[in-house]
Amino acid sequence: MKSNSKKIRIAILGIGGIGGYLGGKLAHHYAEHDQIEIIFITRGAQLQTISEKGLEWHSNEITYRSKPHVVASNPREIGLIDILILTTKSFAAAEAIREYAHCISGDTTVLTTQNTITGRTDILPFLPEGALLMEGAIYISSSVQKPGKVVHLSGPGIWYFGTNNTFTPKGEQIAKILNYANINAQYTTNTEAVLWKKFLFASPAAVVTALFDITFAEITESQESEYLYLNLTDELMQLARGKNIPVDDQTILHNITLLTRFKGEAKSSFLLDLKRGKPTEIKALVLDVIAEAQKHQISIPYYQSAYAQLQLKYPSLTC
Ligand SMILES: NC(=O)C1=CN([C@@H]2O[C@H](COP(=O)(O)OP(=O)(O)OC[C@H]3O[C@@H](n4cnc5c(N)ncnc54)[C@H](OP(=O)(O)O)[C@@H]3O)[C@@H](O)[C@H]2O)C=CC1
Ligand SMILES: CC(C)(CO)C(=O)C(=O)O
Repeated sequence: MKSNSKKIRIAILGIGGIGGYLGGKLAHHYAEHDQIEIIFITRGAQLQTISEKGLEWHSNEITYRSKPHVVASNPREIGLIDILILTTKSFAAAEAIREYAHCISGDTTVLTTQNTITGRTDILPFLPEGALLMEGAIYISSSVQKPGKVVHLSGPGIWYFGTNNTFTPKGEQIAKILNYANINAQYTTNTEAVLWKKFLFASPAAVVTALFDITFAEITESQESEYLYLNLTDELMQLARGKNIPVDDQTILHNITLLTRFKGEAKSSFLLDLKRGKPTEIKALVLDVIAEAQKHQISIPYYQSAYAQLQLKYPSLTC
């Protein structure tokens, strides 16, 4: 992992719920490290507050204040990056990569966390030749509660990232760096299946929690919401199979069990965005599904109807 200095330079692009969770851990654990430098790429009130006071980080009973080595939004201040953890929303990812193009070289490895089935086609065209894209999926509910404060609400926090059908020792090296910072990251050489597995969980959960305005835990508490969740998952499984993605027959059972691991008041990031009047990931979570289903001539009436109902419930719904 070469760069313009001997240190390994790790940048987190987008200090929101996920960027704050991962970046907060990295900055805390590598604060005194002389070989690893942690950079937060952020903007607005988040940039100002973290520059002044660091990032307040909460998870269960643990609280600390993380101070990265660099907090910036100016590519010149940031410099070349070895490992870029891209934690913007899916709709902002390509633009963010373009904005920080001068910080990314052919030696940079880019890791992702977006809930999307089109990440590779969205991002790869904007990376320089040689740069390695390792897509990933993280099981967690985490959000920014006010500028400078991130809270891990629930979920196991496991982050699978990697390559598809090829092995690279870089993947294992990066997993070790993340694991030393207490991040439960696992390198995989099977990202296509991993991303779909997460998407099969996250997309129906986002739609149902938003339509019924409920938490993850509440999905299985009413017949109506559980029925919709199961049917959306079933349609997605048909789509995955239509695309020759291997899908475990136990997916529905597995996902219902997983829902119970998101305890308490945890809401999907999609619902939180709707409630805050922010742009949402409707394209990645719903519209891309509808488009792919049309391409593969797979009928998905529950998704079609859920999209229409979402538009009625949230007239300001935007990408
Ligand atoms: N939150 C969660 O619990 C989970 C989220 N995910 C996925 O992870 C991804 C991130 O989600 P989440 O953390 O909730 O999103 P957030 O909206 O909380 O955070 C995204 C951050 O990226 C920043 N950003 C966007 N573009 C730029 C840019 N060009 N330069 C600097 N900063 C930028 C945003 O800043 P600004 O606010 O100024 O736009 C924001 O702070 C999503 O795809 C989501 O689906 C996956 C699992 C769980
Ligand atoms: C469903 C969940 C919480 C799983 O990590 C998620 O990805 C999200 O809310 O965006």
